[in-house]
Amino acid sequence: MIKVFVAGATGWAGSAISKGIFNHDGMQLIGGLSRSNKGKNLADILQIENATIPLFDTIDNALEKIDFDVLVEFTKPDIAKKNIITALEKGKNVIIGTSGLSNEDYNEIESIANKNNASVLAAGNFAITAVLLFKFAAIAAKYIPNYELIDYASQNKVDAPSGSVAELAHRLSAVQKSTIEVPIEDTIGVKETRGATIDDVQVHSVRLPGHVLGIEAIFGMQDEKLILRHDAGNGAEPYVNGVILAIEKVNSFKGLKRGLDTVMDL
Ligand SMILES: NC(=O)C1=CN([C@@H]2O[C@H](COP(=O)(O)OP(=O)(O)OC[C@H]3O[C@@H](n4cnc5c(N)ncnc54)[C@H](OP(=O)(O)O)[C@@H]3O)[C@@H](O)[C@H]2O)C=CC1
Ligand SMILES: O=C(O)C1=N[C@H](C(=O)O)C[C@H](O)C1
Repeated sequence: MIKVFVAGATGWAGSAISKGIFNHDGMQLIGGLSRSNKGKNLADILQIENATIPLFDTIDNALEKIDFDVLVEFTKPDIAKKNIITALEKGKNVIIGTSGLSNEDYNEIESIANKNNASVLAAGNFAITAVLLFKFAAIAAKYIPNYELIDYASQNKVDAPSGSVAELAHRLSAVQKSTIEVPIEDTIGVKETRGATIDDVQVHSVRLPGHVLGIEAIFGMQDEKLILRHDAGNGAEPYVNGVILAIEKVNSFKGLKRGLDTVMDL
């Protein structure tokens, strides 16, 4: 039985994921993190009958009272890194869904995981159609050197770029760096309209009502173009199966892996 603790268990994504874990054979939902619900029973909030799943306000308070094998992190970037490092230093494995962590953060997380003989599986997006977009885009980047990325999200999303697109930029530039014909600094007019350069890839973040989360990878060649697009709907269901797979696989390696496809047979 894998004992799982969910940071952000009452949130939009965390509540769907917590229910999925609770209902999954071979996993036990041990507890969760939510400042505003500390001391309450997560089972009551998720409308799960006949269960007691304690909620804590901080990871330190949780670790004083309960033990778990895997931390699933779906809070906010301001607290996520502390939760991850605290769990790793106790030898726990970690699944990271929270967006907003930088490559530098991941380097630090990787070295702490290695030091503690623990494992971290981070994915900017656990939805299968997004995972497939990552795979297809990596193939396209082998053959097409000119590409840019757009991330679409709701007006309330605090972090930009999305974790999905940050991870995609990182992955694609490792395949082949994107070529820019007119260097950004030579742009005549407003340079910012060319987007931000992340891992040598131009990234454009749109934040508007009516959007949940979309990813566009745009590839251009002479007289031809390829557009790969993922669009999430309103519910958090698409992330549940991906996170459950990640929990099952995280013990199969040591250190850090980024991207759910790294543990899938694609
Ligand atoms: N990788 C992926 O596939 C996906 C990633 N995400 C990412 O997951 C994260 C969460 O998104 P979403 O569910 O929409 O967010 P919500 O705002 O709906 O939920 C956030 C959760 O985290 C808790 N939380 C927030 N701050 C703290 C804190 N300082 N200490 C303890 N708990 C805290 C909240 O409870 P309280 O306020 O009571 O503390 C709540 O339970 C985001 O970074 C998002 O981008 C989302 C979906 C999929
Ligand atoms: O903030 C969100 O909601 C989401 N963020 C993730 C990201 O930043 O990539 C992905 C998820 O689809 C929803």
